[in-house]
Formats: sequence, structure tokens, C-alpha cells
Amino acid sequence: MSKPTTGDFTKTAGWMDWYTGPSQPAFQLPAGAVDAHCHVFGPGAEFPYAPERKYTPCDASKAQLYALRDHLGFARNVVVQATCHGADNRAMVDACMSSGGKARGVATVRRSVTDEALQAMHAAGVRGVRFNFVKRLVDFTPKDELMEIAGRIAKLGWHVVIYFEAVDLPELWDFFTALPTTVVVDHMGRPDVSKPIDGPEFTLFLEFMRQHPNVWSKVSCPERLSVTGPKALNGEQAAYTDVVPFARRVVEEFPDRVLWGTDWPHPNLKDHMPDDGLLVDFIPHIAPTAELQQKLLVGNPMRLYWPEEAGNA
Ligand SMILES: O=C(O)c1cc(C(=O)O)oc(=O)c1
Repeated sequence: MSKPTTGDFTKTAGWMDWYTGPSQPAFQLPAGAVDAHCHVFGPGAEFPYAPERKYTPCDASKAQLYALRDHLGFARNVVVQATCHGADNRAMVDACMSSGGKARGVATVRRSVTDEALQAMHAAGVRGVRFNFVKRLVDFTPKDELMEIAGRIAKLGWHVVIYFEAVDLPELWDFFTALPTTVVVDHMGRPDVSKPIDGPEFTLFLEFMRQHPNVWSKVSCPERLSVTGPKALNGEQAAYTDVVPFARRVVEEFPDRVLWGTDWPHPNLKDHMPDDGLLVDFIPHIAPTAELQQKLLVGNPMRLYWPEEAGNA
């Protein structure tokens, strides 16, 4: 793949660029597999990063994303608005519109967004909004503003994607459970995988999903959650073993409400940048049967993002 650039922007100190030589996965993805969580960054020269951003990344263009899709063997992408673009959705929308129907999007919007702008995003392929509660990534948005947005996008048939840290779930519970749409949790609500799987935090997360059939989870980002590794580098076929029991528990208990994505280009990693081919090889460890893999990678994302075609998935 081509190398990342940065245009006129200066990257955050210590920024780790995405991996340019991903391996060919050993795991064969099922036909029609969807990478249901990935981002584009800029390019900054064309789609400038937002003034309110908390980090400045290297560029990660739609062409580079789609080259990775083809290399790994995915058929489609869900492009999630990255916080470095704030509520300026142009890069994400442009990626969706250039995909020939093979990408859907998740936007970030403010209360001031017009109905016309929402309609235009819908036409481009956007099917959800993202509410972010991770304090290092965004400034606080009042919950009444978010609830108002949720009410408006519900009418379009969109869903809400939520990103939060496990310790914050108790405080956010009432807000999340009042949302009127399907609710998709990013990265399993970021469990601390050094804690026991049957400990209070992860038990609460499972309870959240058990009690609320409208809640789905992305079982993504082992590279972010892992404490012990080993890293998805140098041909490692058993990467991030400490994350496996957590993700597998969610996949096995809620097989019809899980999604998987690469999280390319992996914003804000501090320790290492994974080989995305080896990340794909992580999938059969958390979804060990062909049936679970089919739901995770094809059936579920198609139902949520391409419902008009889902009958065939
Ligand atoms: O943990 C993160 O740093 C992170 C950031 C973003 C974003 O900036 O949008 O998205 C993610 O999925 C994860």
C-alpha cells in the first residue's frame, strides 16, 4: 500500500502511522464480509482536520482504505466518523459516495444540523450517528442535545453508536437505555481485560446487553484492549490472547447482535501498530464456528447497514 502523508498538518507527537505491508490473512473471510468499523483521516489537504480535535493523525484516504479492503478480502466497509474531523462529515461522506454502494457511514452531528443535511447524508449512505463519551477524544455534549438528535435520526431508521469506557457505564446506563434506536457499542465498551471476566464491570456490560435487545456490540479492537499481547505482528497467529475470552463470550451469547471491524487506521495507538492481516486472523479465535463467523461478518452488518439486501446475506 502507498505510504501515509500529513499535508500541512503536524501530527500529534508520537503518532503511530498505519501499517503499510499488511499480510495476506490465513483466515478466509466469508463471501460478502463487512469491515464494520474503520475510518478515513482527511487527507488533511482536501478535508482539513477539525479545530476542536484532540489529536492530529497521519492521512488515511478512502483509496488506501479500499485498497486494504480488497487486500484483506472484505466486500464492504462501514466508515465511522473519526473525532479528528469533529462534526464535519465531508471526508466520511465522500468515502461513502465514492464506494459504489460498498460503504455505509456513521456520522457525528450537532443539534444545529438541518433536516436537509441529514437527508443528504442518508442519500450518501449514512445510517447512524456516533455519541462519544471518551474524555480524551471529545468535549462533553449535554445529554439533552444527544437525546434530541437521537429522536430526529430515529425517524430516518438510523441507529446510535456509543463509545465509552467500562468504568463510565453505570453513570451512562439510564441515558443509553432511554435511546429510541438500535444502540451499537464500540469495542465492547472497552473492558479492562486484566480484570476477571466474571468481575463486576464486564458482568454489568453483559447484563446491559441481556436486558436490552436493542443493544449490539462491536467485538473489535483487541490491539487496543490487550495488556499481555502477543501483538499481531511478525506472523503471530495467536495474538491478544487476553482479549479472546471477553470477545468470545459476547459473540457466543449474542450471536445476532455483534459486529467486527479492523478499526483501521487505528487512531491513538501508543505501543505498536498491528498488521491488519493478522487482525483478521484473530476472528476465528472469537467466533470459532462458520455459523458464528457468517453472522458476525455478513448477516449482522448487512441487516443493520444494507437491510434492503440483507435477505440474501
Ligand atoms: O480509542 C481511540 O482513540 C479511538 C478514537 C476514535 C476516533 O477518534 O474517532 O475512534 C475509535 O474507534 C477509537
